[in-house]
Amino acid sequence: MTQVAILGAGVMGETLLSGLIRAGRRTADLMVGEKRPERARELEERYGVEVLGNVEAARKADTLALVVKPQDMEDLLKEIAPVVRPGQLVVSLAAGITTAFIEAHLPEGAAVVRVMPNTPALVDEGMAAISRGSHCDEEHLVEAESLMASTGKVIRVPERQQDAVTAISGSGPGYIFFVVESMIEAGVHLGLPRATATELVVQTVVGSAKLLRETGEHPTVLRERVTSPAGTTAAAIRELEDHKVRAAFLTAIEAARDRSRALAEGL
Ligand SMILES: NC(=O)C1=CN([C@@H]2O[C@H](COP(=O)(O)OP(=O)(O)OC[C@H]3O[C@@H](n4cnc5c(N)ncnc54)[C@H](OP(=O)(O)O)[C@@H]3O)[C@@H](O)[C@H]2O)C=CC1
Ligand SMILES: O=C(O)[C@@H]1CCC=N1
Repeated sequence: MTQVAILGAGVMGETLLSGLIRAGRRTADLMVGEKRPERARELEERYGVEVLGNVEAARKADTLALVVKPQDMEDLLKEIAPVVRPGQLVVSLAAGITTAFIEAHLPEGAAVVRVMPNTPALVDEGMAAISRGSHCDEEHLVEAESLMASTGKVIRVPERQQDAVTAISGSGPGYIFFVVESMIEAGVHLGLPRATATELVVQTVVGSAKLLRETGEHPTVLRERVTSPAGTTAAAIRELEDHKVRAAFLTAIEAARDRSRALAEGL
């Protein structure tokens, strides 16, 4: 079985690690690169995986998953470059960082794949988009796909679309949670107990998501079905339009796309 090293085990690295274990990968085939001793102990105790230094992990593993912050990527690449082998699969989950940047810091021939995952991977409902670097063959892409498929859905996209993908599905859960928070607060404002408001909103979001996925209907059609003539939904949506919520989503998502591009410049 392929040996996978996860370098950078914060929120997303741990999400990937736990997903691979749930998907049946043996802990003997997984390792983590971590510099903080107390975090290393925590991961060893929680998952029973081997926690090593980055260089040792990169030397031992067949596949490397780079899950550090974009700002830490250059230092990590410089650290592992001496032991990375031509043909070794290097999968980066970092926002903004291009395959060209990674390739430029690693020995010629490293098979780099750029991935944009998201946090619902923690419950195996992740959405990941993958793009090939210049030394990747189909086998590398299939291996990267299988890595990410352990925590949800995977699609292939051209790398030029990755900043937009990051803005939509990478950051997307954050927007949904923001909407959920806002609806709960509104319920509390209307006099509902917080626990009741939370249960109503969470089930409404889960149910709406399931309706979207299972019917395959366009969201406009589903929204129209909720919107009775001269009814309550129409009154609320008029307010959302008056407050330019649709335009706000557009500019917010453009800002996320631009921030992803800026991360590539080291900003
Ligand atoms: N969170 C999310 O929803 C998503 C995140 N991503 C991407 O995943 C990456 C990680 O993000 P996230 O998990 O949120 O961030 P975190 O800060 O939670 O995790 C980054 C981890 O990397 C560790 N780290 C830093 N430098 C090194 C190094 N040289 N070697 C080993 N470990 C190191 C950090 O340790 P320490 O804290 O000790 O510095 C930390 O544990 C980012 O590039 C981000 O763009 C992509 C999609 C979604
Ligand atoms: O906010 C971020 O930069 C990371 C990338 C996508 C989601 N979280």
